[in-house]
Amino acid sequence: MIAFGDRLGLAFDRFGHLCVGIDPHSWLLAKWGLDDSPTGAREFGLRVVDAAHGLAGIVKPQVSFFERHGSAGFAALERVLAEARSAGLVVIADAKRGDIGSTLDAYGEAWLRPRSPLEADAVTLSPYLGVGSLRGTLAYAAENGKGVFVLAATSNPEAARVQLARLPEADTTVAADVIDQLTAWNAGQEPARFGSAGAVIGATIDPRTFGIDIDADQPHNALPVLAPGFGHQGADVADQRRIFGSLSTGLIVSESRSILEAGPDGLADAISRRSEEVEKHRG
Ligand SMILES: O=C(O)c1cc(=O)[nH]c(=O)n1[C@@H]1O[C@H](COP(=O)(O)O)[C@@H](O)[C@H]1O
Repeated sequence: MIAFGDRLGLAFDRFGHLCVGIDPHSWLLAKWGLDDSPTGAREFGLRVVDAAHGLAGIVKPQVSFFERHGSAGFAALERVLAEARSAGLVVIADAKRGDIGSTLDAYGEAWLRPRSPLEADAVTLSPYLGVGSLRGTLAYAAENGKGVFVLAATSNPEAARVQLARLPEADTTVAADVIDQLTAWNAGQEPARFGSAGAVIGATIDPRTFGIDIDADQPHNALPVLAPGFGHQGADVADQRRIFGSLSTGLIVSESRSILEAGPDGLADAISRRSEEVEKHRG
């Protein structure tokens, strides 16, 4: 079994650091000439997978846009996940799950169990019931060659109030503490190019303001960083090094609307141009 962090590294080597979001907003479905229905969401997802295949290494379906259609939406998502995985893409299910440990474990199985109907390569998790509540799922992911991305400093401005809060017992913020705990967890695992536990850090924020160390060396089991906020939310890929410093090593540059609004006919071109631009600014 190949470790998630090694698989991610291969995707970076072959296709670069761009991740194409699969976010079938209703206005995008209309723009693409698709119905706002489970079938529309499925067609949208499959077309993105088709366009990304061979041009990008990573896709991130946003679960909410499928979940809003109920069971038929989940059936559509199952198909998109399966096609993306069989196209060899690294698939991050953006489900942002968080719960007490015993029930979070079941979410872990839903998204990460081999041959589960919703099997992805990684899932996004929320740590606000305590990073400790994620430990069972972190271990489960690593055992199965899967990854997780834990929200640390998110791209939305209203998150700062909680994520910038300082811990009473240590001179650090909630966001930096999440990252420290993930880094420590990765360090205790079998060596791989990247750890299986990654962090979500929005490109719209300055990690230094959150006390996040962007100068530390990233030897092995480096921290993978899922970075949304580029494109539509305003961050510029030309600034990726300045924003993320040494964390750029494992940076996943995630964009959804800025690519998807190219429409089905312009999609492959948009992915290809965006990917070139991301690589040009990696330095
Ligand atoms: O976990 C995420 O992917 C995520 C975290 C975050 O801090 N901010 C954020 O925008 N996202 C997701 O990333 C995508 C951003 O979409 P665009 O703004 O259209 O590129 C959406 O699916 C968001 O749910």
